[in-house]
Amino acid sequence: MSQPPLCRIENLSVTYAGAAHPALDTISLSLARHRSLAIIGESGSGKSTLARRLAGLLPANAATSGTVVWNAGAEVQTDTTFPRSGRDIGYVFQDPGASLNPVLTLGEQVAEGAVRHLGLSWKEALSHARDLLEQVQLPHPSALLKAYSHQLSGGQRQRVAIACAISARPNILIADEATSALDTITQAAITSLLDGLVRESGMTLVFITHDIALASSLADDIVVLKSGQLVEAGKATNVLSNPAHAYTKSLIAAHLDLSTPRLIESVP
Ligand SMILES: Nc1ncnc2c1ncn2[C@@H]1O[C@H](COP(=O)(O)OP(=O)(O)OP(=O)(O)O)[C@@H](O)[C@H]1O
Repeated sequence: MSQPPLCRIENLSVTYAGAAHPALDTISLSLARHRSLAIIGESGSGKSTLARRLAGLLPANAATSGTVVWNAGAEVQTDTTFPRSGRDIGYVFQDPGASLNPVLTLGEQVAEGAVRHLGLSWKEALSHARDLLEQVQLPHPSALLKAYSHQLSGGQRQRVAIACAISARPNILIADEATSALDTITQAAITSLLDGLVRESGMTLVFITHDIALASSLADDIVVLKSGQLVEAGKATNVLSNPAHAYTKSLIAAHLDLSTPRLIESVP
C-alpha cells in the first residue's frame, strides 16, 4: 500500500497586500515522502511563495486561504506543531552571501541549529558542524569552523548554507533557487551534492527553479506554475516526455532551442 503524502495542499491562495492578483491561486497538490519535488515556472509565477508557505516563512503582508495538511492520513497525529521551520524544514536561499552572517564564524553558524533544536552543547554542536562541513564536501573542515564567510567562494558559501540548513537533521529540505547565483560547473556540483544528501538521509527535497534542465536532473516529481496557477503536476519523466500543457511544452522547447542536450531521450 502506498504511503500517505507528507503534505496535502488544498485550494491554497496567497495574496500580498496591495497586489492586483494572487501570487498563488487555488493550488492543490501533494508532497510525497522521501521524494524530490521540483517547482518550476518563470519569474513571478509564485514558486517562492509556495515554498515560503510550506516553511511557514510568508511575510505579514501575505493573506492566505485554503489548507495545508501535514501527515494527512497518518493513523495518529500527535504532533500538531509539525513542521517547525529550522527544525523539521531546512531552507536554502538563492544568495548564500545574504543568508550567512558575516560576523559569526562558520562553525558557530552551522552549529547553531543543533544547539537550538537538538539540545547539543556548543562543544558537541561544533563537532557536529565539523562533520557537516565534511559531508557537504568542503576541504579542511576543522579549520573552516573558525573561518568567516567572506573567506569563501560563492559555491563554498552555498555548501556552508546547506550545512546550516541540515544541521538540525530536518525531514524536509527546501532549496529555493539555491544554484541560480552560481556558475554552471558549480551549479552541477551543488545539484549533485543536494541529490546525494537527500538520497542518503531520506529527506524530502523541494527544489525551486526556473531551469527545467536542473529540475529534470534532480526531481522525481514536477509541479509547473504559471502566473500563480498550477498548470501541470506529475512524475518528472512523464511531465518532461509527455507535457500536457502548452506552457510546459514552451519551457521544454525553450530549453531545446538553446541547443543544449536533450532533457531525456524521449523528448522529440
Ligand atoms: N513580500 C512580497 N510582497 C509583495 N509581493 C510579493 C512579495 N513576494 C513576492 N511578491 C509577488 O508575488 C508574485 C510571486 O512572487 P514569487 O517570488 O513567489 O515568484 P517566483 O516564481 O519565486 O519568482 P522568481 O523566480 O523571480 O523568484 C510576484 O508578482 C511578486 O512580485
